[in-house]
Formats: sequence, structure tokens, C-alpha cells
Amino acid sequence: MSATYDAIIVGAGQAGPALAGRLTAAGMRVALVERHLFGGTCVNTGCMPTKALVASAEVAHLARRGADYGVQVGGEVTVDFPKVMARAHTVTMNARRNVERWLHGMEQLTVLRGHARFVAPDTLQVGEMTIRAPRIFLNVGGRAAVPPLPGVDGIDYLTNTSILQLDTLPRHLAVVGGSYIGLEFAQMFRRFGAQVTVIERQSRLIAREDEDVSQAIRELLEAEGIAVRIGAECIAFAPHADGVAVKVDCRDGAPEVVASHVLLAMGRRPNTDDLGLDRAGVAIDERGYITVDDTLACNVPGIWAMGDCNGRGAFTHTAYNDFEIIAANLLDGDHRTLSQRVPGYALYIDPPLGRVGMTEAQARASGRPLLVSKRPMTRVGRAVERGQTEGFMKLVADAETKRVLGAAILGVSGDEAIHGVLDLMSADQPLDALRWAVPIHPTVSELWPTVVLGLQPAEDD
Ligand SMILES: Cc1cc2nc3c(=O)[nH]c(=O)nc-3n(C[C@H](O)[C@H](O)[C@H](O)COP(=O)(O)OP(=O)(O)OC[C@H]3O[C@@H](n4cnc5c(N)ncnc54)[C@H](O)[C@@H]3O)c2cc1C
Ligand SMILES: NC(=O)c1ccc[n+]([C@@H]2O[C@H](COP(=O)([O-])OP(=O)(O)OC[C@H]3O[C@@H](n4cnc5c(N)ncnc54)[C@H](O)[C@@H]3O)[C@@H](O)[C@H]2O)c1
Repeated sequence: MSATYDAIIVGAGQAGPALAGRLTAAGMRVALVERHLFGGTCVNTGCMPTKALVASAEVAHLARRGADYGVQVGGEVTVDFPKVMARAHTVTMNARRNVERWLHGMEQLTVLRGHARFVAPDTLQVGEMTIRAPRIFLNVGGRAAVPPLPGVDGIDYLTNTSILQLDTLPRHLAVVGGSYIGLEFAQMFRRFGAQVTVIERQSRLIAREDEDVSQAIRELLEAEGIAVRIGAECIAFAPHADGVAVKVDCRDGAPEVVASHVLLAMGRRPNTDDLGLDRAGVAIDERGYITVDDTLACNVPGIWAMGDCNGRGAFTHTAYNDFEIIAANLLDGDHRTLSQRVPGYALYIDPPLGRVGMTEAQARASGRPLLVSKRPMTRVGRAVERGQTEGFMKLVADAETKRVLGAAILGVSGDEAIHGVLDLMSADQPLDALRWAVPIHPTVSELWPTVVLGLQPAEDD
């Protein structure tokens, strides 16, 4: 069987469904192909279930700290792990159903279930069906990378997907990879009551951030009883009577971590290896990401790539913004580009890390004259009142242009309060605009004008 459409979208992740909505509303006949779960990673095995779990972990943590606030919680605080997991599952299921309902309600849209593979630049095979269109949009996402570490094939390991199927709390969770996925799961499982060890190959946690950020994160995780093993250059696994033995040190006889469960959180790989891209002539880079230009177009005319599969963002909001760029350019006569996007993201440990733009290290490496200001969260009234004063706020600016280059807030509500700076940078406004804003009291954002006033020329390294 074969069919021709005005456009084909592959993947119902964070960009595909929204684009289907815009294209069909513009009168196009569109086919959307999904091989697995509607909503993709974020809804099913990423942001939504993990942030629901983070919320449960925060409640457990606060309940244990109740006495600090003058609140008595009768007896020991315990966590009903199956109920915690069921709550996260419900959040996911509701969101997945909403995406499904949304798509099935779109006039002019044909939803096809199955794996899509190119057979020609304008043609895809989905099961028995051959579909053709002059415009093809790839939104195929990615999956957990499992590097061929010694012994990995001989153990039962968890990924961000399978960990969500657990029905009993691990006794001891070893988390390999100390970045977003690893740290979010590490802290929540510790708060649920598991013993947790984070094993990271690099010399510090979340090593793409500044050293002061890495250090502060390590301290707050260790303060909750999470063991951290950094510089683990010889990671290897072996089955053990108590679960899995993880070798972390190159020295023979060095102590191993013996855990009941191992979570691999060592990055992602794009779902581009089984897409038949060679049949279409679509170029990929050495890591398998689809090469796109500033408007998300591939090297083959009529094919675009959105979201995690293009390697130009690894977040839900960047995938969605890819859709917005494509829709604006194709349907609204606009000229939007990737390079207009100010990079922002958050790490959802508690308290969270909110980030925008360059790190201080990146700004220094750029060779510009810099202004830097840093204030501890102990100076933020709201943090004091809420009894959560770990962390700091940091702002880095160009001394000549008086434009912000980047900012970080590791602290309570940091994921929200970073938006003042993100918006300032997106609007390309100078520091003065932040200095003279009148933020609401008592908020974390209210310290930004003080942080601006504290800017000093950066000292040499
Ligand atoms: C544990 C975890 C937590 C996260 N937390 C956050 C967070 O808090 N905030 C944030 O911004 N980001 C977070 N992310 C990242 C976020 O989930 C991704 O960036 C986002 O989901 C990417 O969306 P996407 O549309 O590119 O791809 P996906 O959501 O992965 O969607 C791709 C879809 O394509 C389908 N597909 C693939 N190949 C084919 C094919 N050949 N044929 C048909 N269908 C196909 C897949 O089944 C899938 O449904 C998290 C990720 C993980 C793993
Ligand atoms: N809050 C959020 O927005 C959020 C949350 C979770 C995931 N995500 C997305 O998911 C993506 C994947 O997250 P991630 O944490 O898996 O990947 P990552 O690429 O951010 O980090 C991987 C970590 O594993 C370590 N590592 C890699 N290979 C290793 C090896 N062989 N041995 C030991 N350590 C090794 C790296 O040094 C790094 O610290 C991120 O890019 C992020 O965009 C986002």
C-alpha cells in the first residue's frame, strides 16, 4: 500500500505533534509516524516521571526536616515506594493520553503506528506501507547510551527507562555517570531511603559546569549521605553475591563498590542508526546526530531534523523551539534561527541549578574583559525564610558591551529565578535593565539587582 502526503513527521516526541498541529491547520495533509509511545522520552521516560519522582523525594526530605520548621511529624518518615512510582506513572499516563487524544483529533492528520525507514529521499517505509511527501520532518529523539565497559554485558543494569519499572526500592543503587540523569536519580533514591553511590569518570560531578558549581553540588549531595567517587577511570562490572561489583579504580585490590542495582547514566545516543538515512543521503556527524543548518534543514532539500536527534539541544524546550523555528519559517514568513536561541536549562536536584548562557570558564576562555558577581543564597531573604540556604547566584558579563554572558543559580527556586536573566539575554538588553527592574519581595529573583551592583572585574586565573 502507498500514500502521498504534503508532509510526513517521524516521531511523536516534543516537536512532532505541535508541528502536525500547525501544518494541518495550514491545510496540509500530514502523516505522523510513531513506533512506540506517544509523547516520546520526556513524557514517558524522561522529564515528566522524573520530576514527579523528584517531587515525592522533596516531600520526604521536607517531612524529615519538619522539626526544623516547628512541625512535628509523628514517628519515622517512611516512603511507600510502589505508591511513589504509581504516582509518577499516573502523571506519565495522563500526559501520554493527552498527546494521543490531541493527535487523533487533528483533521487532515493520519497517525501511523510503526517504525519508519527511508527508502528514498522523499519516501519512507512503515511496515507494509510506503509513504511519500515533499517535506519530511524527523523528530526521532534518542536513547540511553550503554558504552561497552568491561563486564557490562554480564550484569543486569538499569537505564532511565527500566529504573521506572522498579517495584521495590534498591538497597544500594550505584549510579554510573554524575550528570543530569545520574544526579537527579541519585538524590531522589537517597531520599526514598536507598544507599546511593555516584561514580563519575571525570574529576568532578557535572563537569561541564564551573568548578564552584560542581563542588557545591557535591557537598550538598554528600550532606544527604550520597557517596561520590570521582576520577573513576577503570569502571568495570562483575556479578556479585550481593548484586553487582563495580570496579572504579585502576589499582588492583582497590576497594570496589558493591551495589544491589546499577543505573547507567552516561549520556544519550540519537535514534538515527535504524532510519535508513543512507538511502536518503542525509548527513550525520561522527556521533550519529543529523547535521542541520541554522534553520534545522538537513543537507537533503525537503528534510528537516528537530529535537535531540540533531545534537543542537538535548532538552524538551529546545526540541519544542526547533518546532517553533520551523513553523515560523515555513508558515509565518518569519526568519528564525537556532543561533537566536539563548541556551538555558536546569538540573533538578533539590535545590535546583538554573543556568543560562556561558559558564564563567567559557566566558574566560573567550578572552573578553569580564565582570563577575557571586552572592551566597544565605543573602537571599526568601531562601532564609524557607530554610534552604545552600548554593549561590552568579552573574558573568562582558565589561565592554555591558551584556550578560551567563548566569547560574544553585539554590531554592533557581530553575524559576534564572528566567529573569534568560529573558534579559533573549531581549538583548544591557545589565542596567536588570539593575533597574523592581523584582517582587520576597523572591529569589529580588537579589538580581544586588548581584548586578556587585559586579567586579574578573580576577586572573
Ligand atoms: C531521565 C530524563 C530526564 C529528563 N529531564 C528533562 C527535564 O527535566 N527537562 C528537559 O528539558 N529535558 C529533560 N530530558 C530531556 C528530554 O526528555 C528530551 O530532550 C526530549 O524528550 C527530546 O524530545 P524529542 O522530541 O527530540 O525526542 P523524543 O521525545 O525522544 O521523541 C522521539 C520519538 O520518536 C520515536 N521514533 C524514533 N525513531 C522512530 C522511527 N524510526 N519511526 C517512528 N518513530 C520513531 C520514538 O519512539 C519517540 O517517541 C530528560 C531526559 C531523560 C532521559
Ligand atoms: N534536568 C534536565 O533538563 C535533564 C534531566 C535529565 C536528562 N536530561 C538530558 O538527558 C541528556 C543525558 O543526560 P546524562 O546525564 O545521561 O548525560 P550527560 O551527557 O549529561 O552526562 C554523562 C555523564 O556520564 C559520564 N560518563 C560518560 N561516559 C562514561 C564512562 N564510560 N564511565 C563513567 N562515566 C562516564 C560523563 O562524564 C558525564 O558526567 C542530557 O544531555 C540532558 O540534556 C536533562
